[in-house]
Amino acid sequence: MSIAVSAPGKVLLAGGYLVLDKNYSGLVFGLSARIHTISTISVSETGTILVRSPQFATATWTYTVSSSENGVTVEQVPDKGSSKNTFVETTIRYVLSYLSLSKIVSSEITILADNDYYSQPTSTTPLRFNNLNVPLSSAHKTGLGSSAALVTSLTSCLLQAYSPAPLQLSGSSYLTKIHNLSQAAHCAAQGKVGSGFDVAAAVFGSCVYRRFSPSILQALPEANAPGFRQQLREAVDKSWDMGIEKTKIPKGVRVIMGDVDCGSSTPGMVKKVLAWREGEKEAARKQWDELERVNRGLIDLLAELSEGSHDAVRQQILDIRKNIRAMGEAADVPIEPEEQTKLLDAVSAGVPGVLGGVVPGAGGYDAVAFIVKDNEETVTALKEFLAKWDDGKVKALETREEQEGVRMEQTVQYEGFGNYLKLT
Ligand SMILES: Nc1ncnc2c1ncn2[C@@H]1O[C@H](COP(=O)(O)OP(=O)(O)O)[C@@H](O)[C@H]1O
Ligand SMILES: C[C@@](O)(CCOP(=O)(O)OP(=O)(O)O)CC(=O)O
Repeated sequence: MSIAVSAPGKVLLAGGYLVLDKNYSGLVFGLSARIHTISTISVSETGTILVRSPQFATATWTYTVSSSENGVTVEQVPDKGSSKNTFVETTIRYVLSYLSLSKIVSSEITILADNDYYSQPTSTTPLRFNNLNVPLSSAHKTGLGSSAALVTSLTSCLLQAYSPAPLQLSGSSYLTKIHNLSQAAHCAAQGKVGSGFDVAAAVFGSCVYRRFSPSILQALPEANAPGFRQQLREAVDKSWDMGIEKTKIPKGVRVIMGDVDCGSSTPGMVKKVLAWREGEKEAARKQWDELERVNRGLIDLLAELSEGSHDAVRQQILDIRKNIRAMGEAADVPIEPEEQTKLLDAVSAGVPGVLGGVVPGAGGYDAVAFIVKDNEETVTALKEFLAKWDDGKVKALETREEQEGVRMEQTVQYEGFGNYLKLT
């Protein structure tokens, strides 16, 4: 039986940096751009998992999997052309180790990413899952959180396919399990414990997020080291100290993401902001508390949004931006760089129907996100404005915010995508 699951991308609209500390919150929207994984289990063979990402060149990874005392051993079969895919490999290792299976049947897994995750050539109208014909490492990412969506989607798909008993994806305790296991695999693959807001959005969809204590994952042994299987199971099955308040996307407005053809390094920026916070404790505390206050103000305004409160939202976004710039100046990090300030101001003043815009997540030169009235004229006007700005360096993406997190999908919709996809 083929099983398909999808998980959404993210945008951290408010709470960048603050969300790294569990005393502060992040407003994260799940996006309609999803990463889909489709698995087909073999009826007779054991020990091999073949993963393909057919939108990319040489994106095939074959793994030999076998059960061992401390967890499931996953080894990539060398194949000319294919590089490593740490996120895929780690997820397989974590999920199968968690399940503690003695016999592991073979399976084939296909990954399909919605087009908004990567810059698309403008010359042709893309297919639903466009083929980019370049290796994954050369594709230009738009910053929607591909690894978190992929790990969450693949974790759920493997759990569904390999669990001895049928599972209810919609049940809250099962979602929590998917969350904990996806966070564990994602943190291991990226080699650090971040705030995890991206995985939380991929699992639960749009929410106000408060992080879990990093010690939950830092205490885990290395994969397949003594005690790994047992301690992974205990960590995933216990209750985590995180906070998820589901947010209702307000009627009448939507999010539009702008991909900026330029990049910033998130880890470098995080390091500098945290070093400033450590060095100037009192000033930083005041600044973070003020940012938290204005961020919570926006969360409350969006929760009760009506036509009459649009002006209040505009003002609140300006307050947030003012504080983000102050934090950037104090830490000497271009969180809202001057170029982005100009763009956000120009759009807010020049496109009717735009309530405001921010630099999402860690900020920098990567992306902008706008809150706009949800109508055709506004969207068209914004796209036209961006097309004329700075030689078209900023591209409006098609994706919008979406409430729902990880979900099961009907397999028929993928027929014809990925030459190899055999659905049963
Ligand atoms: N469509 C895909 N197919 C296969 N692997 C993917 C895909 N998208 C993302 N990944 C995995 O996620 C990694 C990218 O993660 P990362 O650099 O953290 O980017 P992001 O900020 O988008 O999460 C890739 O190297 C690969 O391991
Ligand atoms: C600084 C942060 O709080 C937010 C970063 O958000 P982004 O959305 O910018 O993340 P990347 O996709 O990894 O670049 C770090 C964190 O929360 O882990």
